Amino acid sequence: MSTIVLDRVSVRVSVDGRNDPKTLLQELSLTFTERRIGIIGANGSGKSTLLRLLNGLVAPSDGTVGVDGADTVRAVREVRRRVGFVFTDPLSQLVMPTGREDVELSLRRSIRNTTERRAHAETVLDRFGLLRLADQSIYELSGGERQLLALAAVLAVDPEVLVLDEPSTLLDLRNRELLRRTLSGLRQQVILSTHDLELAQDMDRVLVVDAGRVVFDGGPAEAVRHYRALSAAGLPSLGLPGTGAGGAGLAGLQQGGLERP
Ligand SMILES: Nc1ncnc2c1ncn2[C@@H]1O[C@H](COP(=O)(O)OP(=O)(O)OP(=O)(O)O)[C@@H](O)[C@H]1O
Repeated sequence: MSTIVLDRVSVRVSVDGRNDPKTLLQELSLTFTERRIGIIGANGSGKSTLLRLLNGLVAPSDGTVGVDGADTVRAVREVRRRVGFVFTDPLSQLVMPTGREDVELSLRRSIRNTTERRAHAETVLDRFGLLRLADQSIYELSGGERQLLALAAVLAVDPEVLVLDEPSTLLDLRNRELLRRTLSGLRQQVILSTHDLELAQDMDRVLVVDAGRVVFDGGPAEAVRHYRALSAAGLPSLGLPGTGAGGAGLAGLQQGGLERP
């Protein structure tokens, strides 16, 4: 496994030219050596920003990120060779008109011979049940098919580390199972963010991120419990009579206790 080290990393961005920058991540010091690492947390908590640091898509404002000693800013090319990144939105990643061409593009450096490249691309597509769609326009694929294709195109080049930003958002039950099985069988180190708490349970280590900080770091079951408690605490009151003291609440709703005008 690779060793990825974040040393006192903060990420800040200036918004609309204002003087006070917005802090997206604050003072993170983390070492990733496990095979399967998950990141969970609320919308906007900083999960994608954290993942994007790992292959140099985002540069730290303070601190450093290193992948097996290669700095993600100074040695970004070396880092990107080692770390494959699968985007949440496949269309921000797929650049060629068809799946076949996209996978072949990924392979252009590693396999020079075009016949061999084509054969390998077909093997990769077949692994994800995408061979029959190989020559269809990527715009005519379903969202889930595109998400699998984006994963296939990154895996084709066999990176050491696979970073996936919410890889199951568009997938149906069957393809979610395919994704889970594929990820658990990979030799690669996998680091992913997800709102899919079942997928999070497959991980060896899970971090809970909240407002740009890691607020829990440990086993998946405990991490999910921590995240559920955090989310419940942050829920706004629905303002229903009886959700506080003495009113009808949900029971009242179910008994027709609240009437529409
Ligand atoms: N380039 C940017 N400029 C300004 N704000 C940004 C920028 N990138 C991200 N943000 C903000 O940083 C916060 C964290 O964003 P991030 O995409 O990391 O969240 P996330 O946890 O992945 O959310 P989600 O679960 O909704 O995908 C959000 O409030 C987002 O609006």
